[in-house]
Amino acid sequence: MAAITLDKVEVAFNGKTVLDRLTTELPPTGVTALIGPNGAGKSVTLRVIDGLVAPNSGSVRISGQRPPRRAFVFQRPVLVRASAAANVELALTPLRITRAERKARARAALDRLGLSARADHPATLLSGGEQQRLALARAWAIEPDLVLLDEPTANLDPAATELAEGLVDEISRRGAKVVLVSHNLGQVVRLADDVVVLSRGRAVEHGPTRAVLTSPRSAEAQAYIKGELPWTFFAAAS
Ligand SMILES: Nc1ncnc2c1ncn2[C@@H]1O[C@H](COP(=O)(O)OP(=O)(O)OP(=O)(O)O)[C@@H](O)[C@H]1O
Repeated sequence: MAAITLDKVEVAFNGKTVLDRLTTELPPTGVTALIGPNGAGKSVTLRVIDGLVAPNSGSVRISGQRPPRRAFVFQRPVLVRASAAANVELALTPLRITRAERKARARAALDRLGLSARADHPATLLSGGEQQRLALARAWAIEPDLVLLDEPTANLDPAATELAEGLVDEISRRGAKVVLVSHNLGQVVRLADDVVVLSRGRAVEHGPTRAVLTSPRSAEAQAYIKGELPWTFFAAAS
């Protein structure tokens, strides 16, 4: 649980404005999807929320009962040169649990993502899809309050995508706030409660998923969504 408020957030790289007084308020629970064209600033927004990028101006506020335990699943997962199991166990070290509990929880997480057979395999030698699944397993294992997902299923086959979406749904149901960047609008329909549309570093629209995707008000959202979303997605999701 973590409400996120971005107020007039400006980020510029080498003099080029990437986030342009971005202002939006994300509800404390549920899944919020950030969508928009390539280069709109979605990944940078996740990095700003996580504190990896400091805004040039404006503010980011994350409220909750305690400082949120965060998990960030990047497009290209960051893994240490150790076994898959060790990568999950390492993420669990800040938690006050015993070594045996860490091991058990790591095994359960790998099992949840269908990676049991790869537990002792060097993480950096796993396939792209397996690495993404490992990053998701790690996020699930730490029982986070806030999860930032950047195209979390980009490398996954359909079966693994279904597994991953089930996991995101579970994380959200456990009470964590999830912010999801995805170009897969079917996935956005399946997972997201609300959608923020970014265009050129600004939030041009924010509302319930169905409303934003079926009747976008802004020209930018209309242009992005146009033709991408067959009605069958909603039929399948309902
Ligand atoms: N570290 C950086 N240094 C310089 N420019 C950057 C950096 N990170 C991002 N940018 C620029 O910021 C802009 C927004 O990038 P961002 O990755 O947030 O886009 P995005 O909406 O996630 O796009 P995509 O859908 O292609 O992933 C791009 O023009 C990108 O080149």
